[in-house]
Amino acid sequence: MGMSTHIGAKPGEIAPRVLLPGDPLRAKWIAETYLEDAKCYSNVRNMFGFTGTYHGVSVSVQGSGMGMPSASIYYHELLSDYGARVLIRVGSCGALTEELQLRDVVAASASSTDSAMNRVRFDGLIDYAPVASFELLRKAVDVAADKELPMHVGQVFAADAFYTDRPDLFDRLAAYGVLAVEMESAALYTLAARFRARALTLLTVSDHIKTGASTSSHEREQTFAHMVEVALDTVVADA
Ligand SMILES: O=P(O)(O)O[C@H]1O[C@H](CO)[C@@H](O)[C@H]1O
Ligand SMILES: O=c1cc[nH]c(=O)[nH]1
Repeated sequence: MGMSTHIGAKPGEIAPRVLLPGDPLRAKWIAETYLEDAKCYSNVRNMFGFTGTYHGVSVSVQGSGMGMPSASIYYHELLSDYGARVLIRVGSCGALTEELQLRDVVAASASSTDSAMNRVRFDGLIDYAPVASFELLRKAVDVAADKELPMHVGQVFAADAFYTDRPDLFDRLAAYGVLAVEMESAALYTLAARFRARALTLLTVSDHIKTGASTSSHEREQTFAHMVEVALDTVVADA
């Protein structure tokens, strides 16, 4: 284990438990707001990663970029080169159903995708079902209940394109029970399974596809406290 191609950490500088926002500045905000003794272990490509402690538990927070090609690079290197065992994505998402409101928290039990990455992986022969770690999901649900924080649990859609020519497919997905759209969860669940690690995706609704309501880029970087606290308390519950 050692420096990897896209993460500049030395062996042992990354904790086995990692929070994963897409936005590297959200990683910095999480580290500065929540972690004790936070140290930046990588600024390669400005995709910041930090390690510190939360309630005495060692935890890292690593930016992963937008979309599955970028995020898969960070997930893969964390799993293969740094021994990450628990990966919790903390992302933003667009709500596909009126059941969700802006700033609601979603735990993704499963992730459908239009990405070709798993089609290539399985020779186009199998529609692999990327799912959350049941153990982590159960812990996150318990943590949210303890905090009396409402959390929606259900399927999400991991899209390749943020700007889509097929908004009609969002309605089709919603009709089949999919709550929200984001861009990384399917790759996270697939790679965690491949490396026999555990993963969960927590999301905060930053946009509402149905109503057009949305949060600012500043809010996407520096708010979402409820989701981050559920993620960190899940890490502690799992330690
Ligand atoms: O806020 P993050 O974690 O980046 O997540 C969502 O936001 C980005 C698109 O704006 C995509 O990465 C999507 O998955
Ligand atoms: O992928 C995403 C993330 C936030 N909002 C969206 O509409 N899509």
